[in-house]
Amino acid sequence: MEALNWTARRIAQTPSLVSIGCGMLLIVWQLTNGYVPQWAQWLVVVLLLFGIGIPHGAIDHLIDEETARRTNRGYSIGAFVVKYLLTMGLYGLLWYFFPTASLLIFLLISAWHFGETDIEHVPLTLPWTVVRFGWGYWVLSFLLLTHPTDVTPILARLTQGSPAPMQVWAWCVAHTALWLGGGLAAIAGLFGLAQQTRRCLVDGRRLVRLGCLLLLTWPLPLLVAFALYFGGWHALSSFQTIYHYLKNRPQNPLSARQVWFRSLPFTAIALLGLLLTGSWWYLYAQTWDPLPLLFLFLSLITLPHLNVMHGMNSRTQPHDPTIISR
Ligand SMILES: CC1=C(/C=C/C(C)=C/C=C/C(C)=C/C=O)C(C)(C)CCC1
Repeated sequence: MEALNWTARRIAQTPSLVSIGCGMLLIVWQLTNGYVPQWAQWLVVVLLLFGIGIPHGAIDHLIDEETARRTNRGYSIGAFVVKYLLTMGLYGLLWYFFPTASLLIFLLISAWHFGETDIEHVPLTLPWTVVRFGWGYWVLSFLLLTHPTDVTPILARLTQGSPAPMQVWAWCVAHTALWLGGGLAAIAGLFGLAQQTRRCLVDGRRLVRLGCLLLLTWPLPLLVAFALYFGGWHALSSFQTIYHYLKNRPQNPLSARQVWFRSLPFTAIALLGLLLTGSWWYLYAQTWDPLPLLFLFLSLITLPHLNVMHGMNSRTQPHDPTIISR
């Protein structure tokens, strides 16, 4: 009983351990069986993407409300939703007319967003900003370059067969070792430089957990690998930050469970939107090609989400006691 309580406490403190356990289980399954059955892959993807990944963006209205309170700005849920949908709509149009530029924007904003979440509680100075961005770019490159055969057809569909992005992608694949090895060395160098300008304690154990999770994604199929990082790391970690941001709000402070429950209405609306667009796409294009649609959908919800999260993240840095100015 004591051991069970200890495990429950440990998981509540560090939920990403479950993602690491899940990754290990999938790899053992793959090694013993030769592959992970499709149904198990979809189960992991649905649980991680739709149980954690999408919900972490579906509470943006609460985060924005809290940011508005902290900055003495007015807030209206109607205006928030209109702005959110308008941003998604405009970005959707951009995808239609300029797919390659839109993909580039998606990669850049994702790199920033992943880096900002992974390297948290650092000073808002230029060297640390470069480290965060570089790290986000490296993580994304790692996920893509370790799954080139899965990624290539999705990229070709997203960029509508445009040759230039496919040539750049082929070059990156041909130089994977240089890109990932050199990139990691460059980030380590930048990290040292950033430490010189403004010393800061970074949670080493957290980075080790992240490293383990990333290594586990390597041999797994792309969608499972992405779901493990996106749902099982990025969204979990964001949920923790969001919970701390919301728990002290004067009106109706929220527990971790309440925060998740509050995400369900907008998660359901997002899912419905995805299903409707998917059916329309199926009828119109007469092909069942869910992966480009899924990533397109993710890109549309990422753009307004990034803005809200940035508003929160830039308000959760300064109180950190580990930051020591030089
Ligand atoms: C994995 C993957 C891609 C990139 C996905 C990205 C960049 C997702 C970012 C999601 C974010 C930032 C969500 C916000 O919370 C591509 C290039 C579409 C190709 C297919 C595989």
